[in-house]
Amino acid sequence: MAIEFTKYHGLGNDFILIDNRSSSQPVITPEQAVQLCDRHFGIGADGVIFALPGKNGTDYTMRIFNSDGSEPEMCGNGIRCLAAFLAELESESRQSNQYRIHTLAGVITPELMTDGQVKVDMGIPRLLAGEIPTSLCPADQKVINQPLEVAGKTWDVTCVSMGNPHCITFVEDVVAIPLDNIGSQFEYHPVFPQRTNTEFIQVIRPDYLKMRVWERGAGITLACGTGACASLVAGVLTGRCDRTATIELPGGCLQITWSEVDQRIYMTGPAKQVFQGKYGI
Ligand SMILES: N[C@@H](CCC[C@H](N)C(=O)O)C(=O)O
Repeated sequence: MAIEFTKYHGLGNDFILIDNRSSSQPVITPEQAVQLCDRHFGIGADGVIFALPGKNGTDYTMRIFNSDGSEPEMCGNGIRCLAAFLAELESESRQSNQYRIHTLAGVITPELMTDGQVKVDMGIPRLLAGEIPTSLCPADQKVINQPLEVAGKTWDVTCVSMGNPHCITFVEDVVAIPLDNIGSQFEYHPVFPQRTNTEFIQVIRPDYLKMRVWERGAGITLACGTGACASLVAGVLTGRCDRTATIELPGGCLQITWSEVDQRIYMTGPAKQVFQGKYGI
């Protein structure tokens, strides 16, 4: 069997996009997704994203497998890539610049802007320990500046769910963090029953943060959209940053706003097509 795919990236966070509009189940298994994501023996990507038919009145459904085959609830850079992919698939028949996408994190709305960027209504962040989930605090409490022992050190962490779990810690120098040694110790820490994504943030100015990320199910990536949103929320909750900020990641910058009006998060960034192909499974 040969799978047709299109490769996209959002700031170097790269994905294999599959047109799955004729079926409500992904056309490949999580094990096959691991094979496709392999950078030596496959196509190479941080994840595989499926464009499925919409549910409950939405235009489409997004499902995603991480490069380890696990299925996350949401992907910020991925949903911008999905919006660009859908626009390409629909081409002439496209009626709107906005899509309502059903995800495991709820309905998410990306909008294609005239300058080529994609702006996404990422919804309302969830802050209670039970929603992350984490056992760091009682289920009905927010997890703000809580001590967490990892790799022989105590880190002050703040946890935010953007549908998927994030553990954020603020550091003096983000470049000095030995991410490849400690990232997986955060991901698999017993206080996170569904594992976690982890963001290390250096505040350059209240409206400019520098971030490095270890992603659940993918390891070090060049960018993480949900992680950038969660980090801005953590910065606001801990009094470190403004409600609108640029987040600089190794792959480039995202603009994030946590609206005071509707409490929703808005993320703006690029989505670029790289190549198309067929992969024999
Ligand atoms: N890179 C993504 C997040 C993808 C999912 C994540 N690895 C998880 O398991 O939660 C983004 O841009 O948000």
